[in-house]
Amino acid sequence: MGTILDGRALSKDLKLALGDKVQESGLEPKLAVVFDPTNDGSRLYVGMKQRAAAKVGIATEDIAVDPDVTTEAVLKIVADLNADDTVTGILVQAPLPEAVNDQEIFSAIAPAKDVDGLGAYNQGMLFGDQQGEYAVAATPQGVMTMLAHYDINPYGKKAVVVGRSQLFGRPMAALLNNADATVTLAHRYTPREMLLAELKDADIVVVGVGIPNFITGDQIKDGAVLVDVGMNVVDGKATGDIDFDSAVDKASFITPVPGGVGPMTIATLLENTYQAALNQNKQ
Ligand SMILES: Nc1nc2c(c(=O)[nH]1)N[C@@H](CN(C=O)c1ccc(C(=O)N[C@@H](CCC(=O)O)C(=O)O)cc1)CN2
Repeated sequence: MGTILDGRALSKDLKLALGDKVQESGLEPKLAVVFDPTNDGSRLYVGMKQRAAAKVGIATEDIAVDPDVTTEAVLKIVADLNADDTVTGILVQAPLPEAVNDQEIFSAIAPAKDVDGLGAYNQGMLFGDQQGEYAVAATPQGVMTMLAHYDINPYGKKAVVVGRSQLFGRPMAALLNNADATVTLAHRYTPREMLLAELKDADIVVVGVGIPNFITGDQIKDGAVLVDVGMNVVDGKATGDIDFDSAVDKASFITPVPGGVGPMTIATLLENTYQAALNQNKQ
C-alpha cells in the first residue's frame, strides 16, 4: 500500500510555525478577500481561509461582490485595495460572477500584494523560473511543499499534470518543469488514448479536472506518486479525481481527499500572505 501524503497533518505543522513567525515579526498582515457570496464553494473556502488566518495572526477583510457586478466595478475595488497601505495581501476567490473576467482582475492586483500569485507579473516570474521573491499559486506550491516534505524529488522524473487551469495545471507544470521533471500537460482536448499512454509511464501524476474517479489504479504505473487536486462532492462527501481505493495499492505515495492538497492550499496562502507583508516592510 502506498504512503499517504498527509496534507492535513503537514499543514497543521506549517500553520503552527507560521503563527510563531507572525508573532515574532511584529508585523500586522492583513488579507483582503474579494468573493462572490452566492457561490457555495467560495463561501466555504473563504470561511476556511478566514478561520485559518485568524489562528496564525493574519487579519482578514471580506469584500462580497454582487452577482451582477461588472469587471470595471471589481477593477475599482482592487485599485482601492492596492492603494490601501493597511492591506498587505489581496485574494480574489475564483470564480467571480460570470460577467467578470477573473484573469483581468488577478492581473490588476499589485504584484507585491498578489498573494495567490495569479497575476501576469507573478506568473511570468514563475514561467521564466526567475530568482527572487514572488508568490506562486497556493495549490501547486502546496503540492511542491508536500512532495519536498516526503523527500519526493521531481528531478529527472516523468510528470503528467492533468488539467490546465490558471489556478492549478499551468503553474503546476511550470513548477515541476523548474524542478527538472519532464512534464506533460494534458487537458480536456487530449485524446483519451494519448492520456492513457502518458499515464502508463508517469512517475508523478497530478490531476485536477473536477471529475470524480477520472483516474483509476489500472491506468497508472506501479510505484507512481499520485497527487489528487480534485474537489468534488459526491453524496454530500468531498471526493477527488482519483479512485483512491483502486490506486492506493499501486502507488508509492498518494494524497487523500479530503486531507491532502486542500489543507496545503490554505497553509500556503497564509505563508504567501505573511511573506508579502514581510517584503513590503523591507521596502
Ligand atoms: N483565488 C483562488 N480561488 C480558488 C482557489 C485558490 O487557490 N485561489 N482554489 C480553489 C478552492 N480552494 C481554495 O480557494 C480550496 C479548496 C479545498 C480546500 C480544502 O481544504 N478542502 C478540504 C475538504 C473540504 C470539504 O470537506 O468540503 C480537503 O481537501 O481536505 C481548500 C481550499 C477554488 N478557488
